[in-house]
Amino acid sequence: MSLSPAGPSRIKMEARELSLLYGPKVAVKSVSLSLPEHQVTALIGPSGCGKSTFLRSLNRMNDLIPGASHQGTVLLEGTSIHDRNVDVVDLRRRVGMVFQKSNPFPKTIFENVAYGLRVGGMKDKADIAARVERSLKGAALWDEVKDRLNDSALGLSGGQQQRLCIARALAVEPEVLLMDEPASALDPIATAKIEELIHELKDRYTIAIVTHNMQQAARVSDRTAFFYMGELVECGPTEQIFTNPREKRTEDYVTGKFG
Ligand SMILES: Nc1ncnc2c1ncn2[C@@H]1O[C@H](COP(=O)(O)OP(=O)(O)OP(=O)(O)O)[C@@H](O)[C@H]1O
Repeated sequence: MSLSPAGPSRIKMEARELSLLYGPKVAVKSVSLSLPEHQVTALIGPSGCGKSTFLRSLNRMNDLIPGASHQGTVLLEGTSIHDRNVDVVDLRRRVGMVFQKSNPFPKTIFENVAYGLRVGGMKDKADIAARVERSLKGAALWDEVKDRLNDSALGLSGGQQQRLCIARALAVEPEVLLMDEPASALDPIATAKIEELIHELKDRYTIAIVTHNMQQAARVSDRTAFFYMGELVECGPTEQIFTNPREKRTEDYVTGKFG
């Protein structure tokens, strides 16, 4: 279990009675869930229970899916992310995302990280280089790639590619990081590196992670939210969810009775 306090903390993001639909189909039903600042919140639950749908709604990635809609509210620092004044590009800069399958661009390692900075309007070469270095250090990749920044990112190992994608997400200085099964395609050593990294990142970022791996949720998170058939069954300090859940369904899931 994470050693950081899971006690009262400032709320960074909050869903209030959030329902998410694909056409008429309700994938997430009236979920209220907070992400405390500088904590890792793990979203667990069986396949199809709505974890990824919920995660993607936090930076409005679901907007890109035809027919997807929402009811209810998502607040970032107390402001609705659906507010008319909210610029979605800026929202996605503040709330970054890392996917299950690493998806580097077929460009150099340097360019993968610099890309978002250039798109965001940064022009000064020294500024870009400094930010690329900082991001690669933040993603615990710098030492492995500092001598090959101009090599193709596609030559990196799977674990390195995933850390590169984390560096890319960090480059634009987000406040929240959403991670959708970031280690599920990786071997145990690369997975351990990502978990260690998550632990380091929470000092600076607020993190929500979807994982199928219960041990991983127990290792990396401060709080755990258990989803079942589109509903949030319960959320609490990770240790409590794993050792003393309130709901029978949670107990059955975390003890492996179904999954
Ligand atoms: N693009 C989509 N269009 C229509 N239905 C979708 C879409 N994406 C997901 N769904 C449906 O919404 C429900 C929730 O899916 P979601 O992917 O959020 O679950 P999940 O808990 O993340 O599952 P998994 O762990 O298998 O990734 C499922 O019934 C799924 O079939």
